[in-house]
Amino acid sequence: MIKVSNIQKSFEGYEAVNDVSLHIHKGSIYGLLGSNGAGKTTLLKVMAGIYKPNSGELSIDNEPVFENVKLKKRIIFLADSLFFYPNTTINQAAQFYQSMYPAWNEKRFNMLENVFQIEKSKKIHRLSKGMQRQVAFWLALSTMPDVLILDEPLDGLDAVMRQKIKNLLIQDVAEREMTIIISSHNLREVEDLCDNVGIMHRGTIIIEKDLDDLKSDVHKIQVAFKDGVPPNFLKDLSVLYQEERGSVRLYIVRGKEKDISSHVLQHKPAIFDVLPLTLEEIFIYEMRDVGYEIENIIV
Ligand SMILES: Nc1ncnc2c1ncn2[C@@H]1O[C@H](COP(=O)(O)OP(=O)(O)OP(=O)(O)O)[C@@H](O)[C@H]1O
Repeated sequence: MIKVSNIQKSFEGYEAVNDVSLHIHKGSIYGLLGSNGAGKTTLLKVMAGIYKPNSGELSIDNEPVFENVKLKKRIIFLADSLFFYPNTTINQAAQFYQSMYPAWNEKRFNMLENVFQIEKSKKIHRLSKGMQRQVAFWLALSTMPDVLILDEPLDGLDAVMRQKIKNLLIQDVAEREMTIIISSHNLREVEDLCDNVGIMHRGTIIIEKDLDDLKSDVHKIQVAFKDGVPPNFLKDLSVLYQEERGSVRLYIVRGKEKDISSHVLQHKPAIFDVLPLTLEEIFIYEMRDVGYEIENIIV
């Protein structure tokens, strides 16, 4: 449904996004992750039709996005820094959104007042930073977008509000197949939200996968042997990282859990556990593979 093919975007000769292709399915939540300056915001702005790419193809339902007024009425982009016209109340902003977005749903706007519990007569610029972000979601979700593009969306929101908003997002995806593209540095936050992730570094996508597949491809194991690590133990294991903690070894290993377990059990370990690997750890390993690393990441 959303086609992002070989997108390239430069600023005065600097290539911020270089030949990026993404595979985003309708009704999915796609997490765009990456290092600082990787080009995520630039790519999101290209996808929202704000920037014109230098080359490549970007279309939604086979229609190009850039300068496509009709299509843009179905897309909402929530930037990392929000802008509201000064002195505008929530009610006035709602009227403006209503005039811009034909799918505006007044009933939903009124219903969401119970979720956000902010008076609609309030001037938005006088609200706190987190409350302004709530208003941005309130307005965005009332336009019933088909595509919601979110750049660091949950920054500044308290834990309860983050969960409420995540529930609302999941509800829209489940009930009416809204597609979400979300960029965030808070990997724990997006981990339970996204079904696919793409990791960007220096303008390119270094990995793109279904999150479950990504997790089933890499495992963290902890093992200990009575008489130390057997000589051939590491031979058939694809170890990405290892750490020694007393007599216990921690390994990050690429491969299927079943194969890794049967290999380890052959060597009769005194202790053997497969531990859950977080998205944050996977991210750090993938970044390490491209030379962007820190040490001692196992927690
Ligand atoms: N309008 C612009 N003019 C010139 N350079 C820009 C512009 N916007 C972005 N860049 C450059 O493009 C690169 C990618 O920036 P971008 O904001 O897309 O990264 P990002 O992945 O969102 O980073 P972060 O995670 O730090 O927010 C950076 O080197 C940035 O300086």
